[in-house]
Amino acid sequence: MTSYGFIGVGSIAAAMVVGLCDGVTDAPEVVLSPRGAERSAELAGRLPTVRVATDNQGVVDAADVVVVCLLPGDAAESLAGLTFRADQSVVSAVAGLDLAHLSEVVAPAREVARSVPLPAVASRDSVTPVHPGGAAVEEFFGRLGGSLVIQDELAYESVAAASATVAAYFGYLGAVADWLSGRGIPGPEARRYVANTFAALSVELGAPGADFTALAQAHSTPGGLNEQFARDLGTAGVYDAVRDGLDAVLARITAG
Ligand SMILES: NC(=O)C1=CN([C@@H]2O[C@H](COP(=O)(O)OP(=O)(O)OC[C@H]3O[C@@H](n4cnc5c(N)ncnc54)[C@H](OP(=O)(O)O)[C@@H]3O)[C@@H](O)[C@H]2O)C=CC1
Repeated sequence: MTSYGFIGVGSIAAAMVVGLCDGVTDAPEVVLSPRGAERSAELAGRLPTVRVATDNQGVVDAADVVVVCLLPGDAAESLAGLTFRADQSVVSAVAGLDLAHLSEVVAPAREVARSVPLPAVASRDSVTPVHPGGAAVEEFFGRLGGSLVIQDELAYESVAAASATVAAYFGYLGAVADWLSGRGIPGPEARRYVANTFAALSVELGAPGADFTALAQAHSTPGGLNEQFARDLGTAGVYDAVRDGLDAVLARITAG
């Protein structure tokens, strides 16, 4: 069975390791880099097929597929100091490290791919965008809920930009809850009400072929309050700001 080595064991690597191994009968062998010592030790302590290497080169030496979860600032430099083999593959989660540069620093690794994993990989419940695809990366994310192969690098970067909208989504919910608590609903109750409302609605997103226009229409009676609020946000330029913000994130990603 394919063995996996993780370099950089932070929050996203931990989610992937849990998805690969926790409660899985045919869990693969997993080797972790030692930095982020507490998290690596915790994972190795409770998952029988997971162990911690003595250094990053030990991870590369032990793995068929090396999964890179380093921070963007020094990922390329850290990888360039390691020796890869031609018979291994590399999957990177590092934002902004483009395929050409990544391939250069992990040469002669034969299959190299980028990915945008999200925390839901921990429950094998997330389809992960990958570029440009390949047997190793698709087998890896197949264990974590599946992959969405994107051949064009700018299209892939655009998906990465779209994944930067999560904090703003929670900010929006927070604004609604804060408005409620400013009108006399105690904060915890206001937040619980908003959380319950949107948790229940999220089920509708699980249906195949989610159509956001149709969902918006289904939740707005003509002449009603939902229709008014959505129109007011549009008039205030909120949706234009979403598009402009995404353009700015994409520009930052592609600037490297
Ligand atoms: N979090 C997410 O949801 C997502 C993250 N990503 C990408 O994944 C990467 C990691 O993100 P995230 O997990 O959030 O980051 P974290 O800050 O949680 O973890 C980074 C880890 O890398 C370790 N590290 C730093 N330098 C080295 C090194 N030279 N060798 C080995 N380990 C090292 C750190 O160890 P120490 O603590 O000892 O410094 C830390 O444990 C980023 O590039 C990010 O863009 C992509 C998609 C989603």
